[in-house]
Amino acid sequence: MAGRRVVVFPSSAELGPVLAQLVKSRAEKAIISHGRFTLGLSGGSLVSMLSKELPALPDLDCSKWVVAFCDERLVSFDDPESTYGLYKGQLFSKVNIPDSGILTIDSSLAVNECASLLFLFDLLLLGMGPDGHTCSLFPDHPLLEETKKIVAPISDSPKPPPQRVTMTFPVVNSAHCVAFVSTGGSKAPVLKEVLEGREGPAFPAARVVPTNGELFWLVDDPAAASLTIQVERLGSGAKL
Ligand SMILES: O=C(O)[C@H](O)[C@@H](O)[C@H](O)[C@H](O)COP(=O)(O)O
Repeated sequence: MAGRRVVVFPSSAELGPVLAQLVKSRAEKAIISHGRFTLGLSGGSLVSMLSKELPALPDLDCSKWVVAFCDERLVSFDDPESTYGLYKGQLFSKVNIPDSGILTIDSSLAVNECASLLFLFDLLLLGMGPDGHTCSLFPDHPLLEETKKIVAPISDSPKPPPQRVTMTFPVVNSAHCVAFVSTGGSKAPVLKEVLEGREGPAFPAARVVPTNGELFWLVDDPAAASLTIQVERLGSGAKL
């Protein structure tokens, strides 16, 4: 791993603009290096944060972006549970990502058929649930041990809806850069165990250790409240 940075902000109001800058700077770097920017998105609070902050950036050019989803629920795109549907309504309508650059599942297929091939990502934006899951990789689930599939179906998600597709650890841990965004006091106990270790099996989020890439944990003060490790403290004007 290229080093883990745990960065604490007073609140998500300061975290959001720094996350948007991280996305922009990694996009510029990727486009200079290989002509396109491959971005993996997650749902949860990231949807509203990115939809507010990315369109507010001056001179954001998304014409060479390729966007996919770190996990997706198998529901129709107009269902409020669809991660793609949320981003479409709130973000994709405001930035110039070409339609051909947005990779979605085909929600009319059966869950075993709609996990498609993805690739090496420049940046994955991940959330973490209070149970320590990330993507749709849940504690104690057999998918945690998946090594052959890049994207896998899941039909028994403990969090509804039950049918989803998810990136697996091999693709997550091959990314150039992974950034978790975790805010709010409900995340404090699990964040401590993920970052500082626990007795018993590591939580899925703790198993995200990019082999050759960067790892960021971008959290706010309430989420960081129980941490005893050294952290960086930044405000809204910071660059990562
Ligand atoms: O598919 C899901 O069930 C959610 O997308 C979920 O994985 C979410 O990303 C995390 O629970 C973090 O949620 P917050 O971003 O709201 O903290």
